[in-house]
Amino acid sequence: MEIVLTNVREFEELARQALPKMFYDYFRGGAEDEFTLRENIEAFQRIRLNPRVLLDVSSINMSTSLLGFKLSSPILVAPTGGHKLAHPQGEVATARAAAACNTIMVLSFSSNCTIEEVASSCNAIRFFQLYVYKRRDVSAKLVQRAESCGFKAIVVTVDSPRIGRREADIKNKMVAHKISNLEGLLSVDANADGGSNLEAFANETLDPSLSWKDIGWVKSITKLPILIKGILTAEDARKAVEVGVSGIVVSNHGGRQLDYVPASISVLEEVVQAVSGAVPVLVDGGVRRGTDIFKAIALGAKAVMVGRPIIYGLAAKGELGVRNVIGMLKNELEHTMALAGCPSVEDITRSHVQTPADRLRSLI
Ligand SMILES: Cc1cc2nc3c(=O)[nH]c(=O)nc-3n(C[C@H](O)[C@H](O)[C@H](O)COP(=O)(O)O)c2cc1C
Ligand SMILES: CCCCCCC(=O)C(=O)O
Repeated sequence: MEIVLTNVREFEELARQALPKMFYDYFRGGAEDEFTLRENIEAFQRIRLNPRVLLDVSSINMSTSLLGFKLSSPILVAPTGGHKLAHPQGEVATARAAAACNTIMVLSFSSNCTIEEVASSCNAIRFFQLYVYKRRDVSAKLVQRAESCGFKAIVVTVDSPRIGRREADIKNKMVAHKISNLEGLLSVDANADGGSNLEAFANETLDPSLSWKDIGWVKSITKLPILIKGILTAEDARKAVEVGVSGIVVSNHGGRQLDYVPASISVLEEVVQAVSGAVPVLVDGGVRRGTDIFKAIALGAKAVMVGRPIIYGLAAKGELGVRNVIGMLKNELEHTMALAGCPSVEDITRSHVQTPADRLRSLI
């Protein structure tokens, strides 16, 4: 009997069944106690909605724009490495699905398909995620390749001076999967002594000396706009604006880096207030429902990015699975907007949500 899937969470079990344990654990896992991994989901669940009624919702428009690019909905594909561990077509299948859904895909620096393969696979707006390596020439080369392949922005990930301690990967001795973009540029022999080879590889290559002045270096190697991914405080958000980024992604890397940091959705509003509209603010971490997207927009996000559900869709059904995941989230958002009385994304306001802090204030 065919299983009827009704929400994106259900793809996780299909992915678990389809994948070797080592790879499923890598995709699912978070750092150490996985507090932040759980908190990303639970913090969304603590936010309530305040619907408004009698506001003609016969037509719902989810479209929005980011850095001047038009999107069919405020949903982007987050950068996640290693898509060939999920499906033989890897990032090419994900990119085709994102293109079919008129969604921007942020291609991970750690992809298994090359920048060129992804660029030639379909016609879509794409951003490129950058890790700054100790070998700056290698990072610069990848940015130049992305720029010449028509990628539209660079997303610099700044929460990873070293990789988080993912204990499942340590137990499984996670392999250092092939990062195709590095072929001919870098070969690293990073065999962990009994632990995660991916962690050993990352710690060998990532530049832990990266600092604010280096955003200037990234700007100097490209004409593309720069977004900074991995901001969790108002202080850092202000600094990001000062150094001239074009956008901020509030993110804790899906709970995979420093454990016990707050859920991204819990700090979104303070970041939005700190930048006072100077640049668009995106958020990721724990987005699993259309209502989550609605909540993020109400708290000031321009758009959300989605990580694991995309990989689970890919593992379960390839390109079709990714289309299904994005499609389900879009349908749920459309439905939420109708029931909340918001015919367009611009109609979603702060007054449509009630956070735990709001409830506390109303008691005082
Ligand atoms: C398997 C996996 C690989 C990831 N790889 C990257 C990466 O290469 N670069 C990056 O900036 N973030 C990476 N991330 C973090 C995501 O971009 C995103 O911040 C996170 O997945 C959002 O949380 P969610 O999975 O709950 O949606 C990865 C996340 C996962 C789950
Ligand atoms: C530099 C290689 C590290 C790949 C790690 C990918 C990633 O960010 C993850 O969360 O996993």
